[in-house]
Amino acid sequence: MVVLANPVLDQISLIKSPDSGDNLPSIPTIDLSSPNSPEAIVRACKEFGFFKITNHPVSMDLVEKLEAEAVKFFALPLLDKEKLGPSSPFGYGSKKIGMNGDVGWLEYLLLAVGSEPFSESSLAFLRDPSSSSFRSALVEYVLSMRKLVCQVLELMADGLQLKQRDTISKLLQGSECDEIFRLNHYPPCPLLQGFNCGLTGFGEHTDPQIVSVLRSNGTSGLQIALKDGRWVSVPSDREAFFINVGDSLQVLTNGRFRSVKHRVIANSLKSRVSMIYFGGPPVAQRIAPLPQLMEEGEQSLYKDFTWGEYKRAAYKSRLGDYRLGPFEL
Ligand SMILES: C=C1C[C@]23C[C@@]1(O)CC[C@H]2[C@@]12CC[C@H](O)[C@@](C)(C(=O)O1)[C@H]2[C@@H]3C(=O)O
Ligand SMILES: O=C(O)CCC(=O)C(=O)O
Ligand SMILES: [Fe+2]
Repeated sequence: MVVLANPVLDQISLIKSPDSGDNLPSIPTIDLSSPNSPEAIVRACKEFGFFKITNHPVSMDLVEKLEAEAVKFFALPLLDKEKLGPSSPFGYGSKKIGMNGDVGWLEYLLLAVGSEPFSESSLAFLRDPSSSSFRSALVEYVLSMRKLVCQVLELMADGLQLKQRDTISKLLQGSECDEIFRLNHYPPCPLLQGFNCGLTGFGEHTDPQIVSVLRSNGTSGLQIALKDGRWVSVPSDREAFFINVGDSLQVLTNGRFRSVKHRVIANSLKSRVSMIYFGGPPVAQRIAPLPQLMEEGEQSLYKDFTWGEYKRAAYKSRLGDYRLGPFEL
């Protein structure tokens, strides 16, 4: 990793372009309407911790409506966006990620969802009548993410041969769930043209929650790490959703599924806009291997903890830290 001697790019690090795609596996794609999807989901979660879903029921009009609102929001003058206050962690943020010194080439809006999505938002602008179309798109989108996650987690339970289809999905239902929604905007960085490297948009990390559902515009940049440490670029697909296995799902499956390390490299010419729904359980929920999955004599790989305890520890960590480490036995 190198740092460009340019004040605009301050401390954001550069990442050497990964080797060519030869011999790299392609991203698993799950057709939600296929009868084989349960087994395919389980295979993808074990091998990659990541998969793309197609043939989903989410309306593309809704997705595009929210994308247009996000683009409109990010096009506001910086001073107007900064008036929303520093993200701590919720609100508008630029370059700073989290509260422990991480930086990236992006700006974002990070929102706590709440049981009536965004109704108790601490962000005054979302309650303002002038934001009503943005807010209604956000509400509708999050409701459709809840349904999609439920469908995917039920198929996952089928694939794991769990008797009750809602064993995992029920952890993300109910008013106490800890859902987060994030809009990220990675502006183009023309200074990088001609270099054989990319600027870190969002540094490598795993998501702490159970699952995250990501959708982006047509600009690529997302990469995932394979088990052997090689990085693979994820081709963008405006019509698809991408599911990340989070740390909590790794624990629920006693390490059968892996939480996927991922990062975003900023593009030199095109801006990337992504929207991500993070599904976390209620703070009091115990995160421990599902007894139905454990084989005879199998021991938990992890200490006992609640989502609230894990989240508190996660938010004290740096982005790239191995957050599950202190919770392993
Ligand atoms: C550096 C950090 C940003 C983050 C909180 C943390 O301390 C470590 C986890 C980060 C992460 C990654 C996934 C999501 O984008 C996020 C909202 C989350 O729940 O954990 C971010 C946090 C953030 O941006 O505040
Ligand atoms: O913006 C993206 O495409 C991914 C961002 C991400 O991984 C995150 O916000 O946790
Ligand atoms: Fe992430």
